[in-house]
Amino acid sequence: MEVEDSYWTVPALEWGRGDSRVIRRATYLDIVKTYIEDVHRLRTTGEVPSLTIYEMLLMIPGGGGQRLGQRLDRAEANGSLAALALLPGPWHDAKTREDKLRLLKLDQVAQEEGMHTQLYAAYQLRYGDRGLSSNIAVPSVVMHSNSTQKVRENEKPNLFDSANVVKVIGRVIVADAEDAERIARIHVRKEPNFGGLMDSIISTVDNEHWRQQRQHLIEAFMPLSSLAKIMPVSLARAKECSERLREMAEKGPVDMSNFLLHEAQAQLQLALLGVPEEIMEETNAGIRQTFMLSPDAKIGHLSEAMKGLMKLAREDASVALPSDGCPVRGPLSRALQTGHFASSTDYGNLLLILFAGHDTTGHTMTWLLFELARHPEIQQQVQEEVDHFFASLCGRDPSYQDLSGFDLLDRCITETLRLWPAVANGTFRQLQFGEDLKGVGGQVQLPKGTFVTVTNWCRHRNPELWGADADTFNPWRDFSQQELVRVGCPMAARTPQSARFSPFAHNPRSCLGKNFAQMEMRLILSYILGQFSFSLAPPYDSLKDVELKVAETDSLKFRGINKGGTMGPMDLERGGSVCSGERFQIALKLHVQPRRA
Ligand code: HEM
Repeated sequence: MEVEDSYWTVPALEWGRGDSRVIRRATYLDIVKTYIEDVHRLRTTGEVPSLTIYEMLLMIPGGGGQRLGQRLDRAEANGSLAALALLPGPWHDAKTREDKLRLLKLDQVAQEEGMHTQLYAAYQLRYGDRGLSSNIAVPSVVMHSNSTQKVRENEKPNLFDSANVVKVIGRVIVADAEDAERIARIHVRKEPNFGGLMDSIISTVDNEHWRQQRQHLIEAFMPLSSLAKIMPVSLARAKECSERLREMAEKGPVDMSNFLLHEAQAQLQLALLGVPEEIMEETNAGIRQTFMLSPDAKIGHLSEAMKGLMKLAREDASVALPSDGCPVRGPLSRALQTGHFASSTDYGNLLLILFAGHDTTGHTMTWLLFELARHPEIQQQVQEEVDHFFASLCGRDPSYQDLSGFDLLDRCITETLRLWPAVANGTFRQLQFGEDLKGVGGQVQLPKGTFVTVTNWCRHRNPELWGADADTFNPWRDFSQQELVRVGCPMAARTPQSARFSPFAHNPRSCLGKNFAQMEMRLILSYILGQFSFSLAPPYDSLKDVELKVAETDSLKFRGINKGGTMGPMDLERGGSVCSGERFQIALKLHVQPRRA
């Protein structure tokens, strides 16, 4: 039954708002079949798939709408909803089966729209007894996959392990700061919901397999031995990008989201992967559009890029890690060459890096410019700091260690990571053993196997943890030394984290790429803020003085759109209709004015 079910992860065709993407069931089955067979071939022969999960989602948006009733019945029968009874949440108001189905559909639409993080904050305020500190439970429609299991040597993977199976679960949103930190640190096992990334470092549900990958890949991200060595490539690109921006600004307002996502993808490919510039330029936009599920995306762009980049990573003899004893070049490609992991692991890691390595950083820089455009007085102070930074170099290029010379820029980046956490979801875990956490009127015990989400959104904007101005951009707030994000100085490479703050998730399963992100953000931002001033262009100027609140669920009032795992600014000009909700686009148009001749 489970196997047959995997073929029927049918999108929500019958009750959706739009019908432009309705596809025939037979076509749908063909697409899913191709994907499953491709992944199976990757796992057994190493052949790179002709279709990525993102392209599959472009063709068959939505998921799980049909047979939702059966899925609900099955979940109720097998105990997957147990957590919903233990903690406050909307389930307690659902008296009838219809009420329950309505809640599940609401969750699906919110996920499609990228509005679920705000919905959960609204649930906390409505049902919890401790505001945004309340741990709650929500019913959720998820896609789980066995492809997140490690492929073991001499084991023949099952064809259907590659399928994404739609399920209904009770999900616990862990928002109490102490509970969040403890659970993220101890329960390292992931929820199997990143099936498209196979058994990569971020998605594997096998803790030992995760540890081995982490131990191997980390060399590419070592601050002094690797990142400082590839910084000249990053620096050259940061200089080039400010010239590119100058040309674009001459033609009118610039979509800085698109610009910065492009630059983050460029940094990643050129510096970390050692990809030649012409290949980077050729693949950059197509890769990003597909990840964004943009209407401009073309089927084949991402999968073709993956084929080319996998080949480069496997065969390029010029890439090197610090331990090779020669000049470091494209260290992450070299790490993929030398890991001797299964093909699905390498493929998953490359796909993950192309995604997580650019849009997190691109969105963070975009949100920072958005806030600086809303606060011109802070922008001017950052620019003065940048001017001082370059003046102190007396004409030479900055070194990695020089990047420790910022203070306000560090604070602005930290505050942006708090207010607009690119990974607003935080981290998805599955409890490895029974765990006590705060419920209404005392502790409750969650059983082993419960799916928990340690979200960043509600903790980062909780007034109990940050004060009454939690929804406001204030780079001078009282960050602790453990929270402030720095680069290039002793201790800077540690993960910025506390019980209330975890933009890169908590150790030990925290972001692997944080130090690269810190370096590239300082380079790009210092060059562009040194040369240009930014202000909101229409229609974004309507947001100048608007208070953007944590639990605003009206998508027509501008919010961050949390699509595909990361949160960017909603495109106010383009929408997009999908079967089970609006698939919003991401954009931010700013006026870009040169500061100096
Ligand atoms: C501002 C930028 C970034 C932010 C806010 C960020 C945030 C995060 C977060 C919250 C996680 C945990 C996700 C989860 O548990 O599901 C994570 C994991 C990860 N990130 Fe980042 N990230 C950023 C940049 C990068 C970059 C530039 C790279 C690579 C070039 C990268 C590579 C990774 C990897 C490989 C993991 C998985 C680590 C593991 O499971 O051990 N990230 N990141």
